[in-house]
Amino acid sequence: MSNNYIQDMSLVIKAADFAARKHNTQRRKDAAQTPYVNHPIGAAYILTNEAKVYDAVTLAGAILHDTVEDTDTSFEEIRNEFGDEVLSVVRDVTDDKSLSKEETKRLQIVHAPHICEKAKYVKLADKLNNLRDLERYLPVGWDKETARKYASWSREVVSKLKGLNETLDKELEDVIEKILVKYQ
Ligand SMILES: Nc1nc2c(ncn2[C@@H]2O[C@H](COP(=O)(O)OP(=O)(O)O)[C@@H](OP(=O)(O)OP(=O)(O)O)[C@H]2O)c(=O)[nH]1
Ligand SMILES: [Mn+2]
Repeated sequence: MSNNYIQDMSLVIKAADFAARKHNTQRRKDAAQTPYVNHPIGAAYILTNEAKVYDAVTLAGAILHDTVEDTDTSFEEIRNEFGDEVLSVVRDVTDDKSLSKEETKRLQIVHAPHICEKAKYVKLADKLNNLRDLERYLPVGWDKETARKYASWSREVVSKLKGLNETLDKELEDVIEKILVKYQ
């Protein structure tokens, strides 16, 4: 086996182990309280299975994408464990939680065109995984209007990332349409 293959596999599996430990107390907002880590793993699987993205830094970034935003993980920790390339992907998809929710959402739209390409893939897979969950069930505490607003806002974010990957563009468009119909 080539050294590159071993390094790439090791990076991705290390990211999965790290994310599973960091998210271990968190649950998705479904009735079954699915482990939160299913979401970043699902986003990474969208990249390999549907987008045909196999770059290890992108996949590790997808797996780690909510660790800094939603757990006690620091950017420094990501840099020490995974290096500068993975750090820049995670940095580009991490919201500044000190800002208001409205401002955070506005800034995702503003920043989307300027993030690095690997981060763009992660962002698209993140939204697609969340939107597919939303199409299956209303998260605990959400009503139909919350769902429609999330779908419309997501459409604005992903509109800034169009043209990278036809499959992701199409799947996002389809799921957003289904959500807007289901929760009208
Ligand atoms: N659809 C869905 N979302 C869930 C569920 N459980 C947790 N989430 C998370 O909720 C976030 C979307 O909700 P927000 O509009 O941010 O509102 P909230 O977290 O304050 O309720 C996503 O965060 P994020 O991944 O950081 O993405 P984003 O907010 O940047 O899109 C998503 O991962 C679930 O069961 N279904
Ligand atoms: Mn996410």
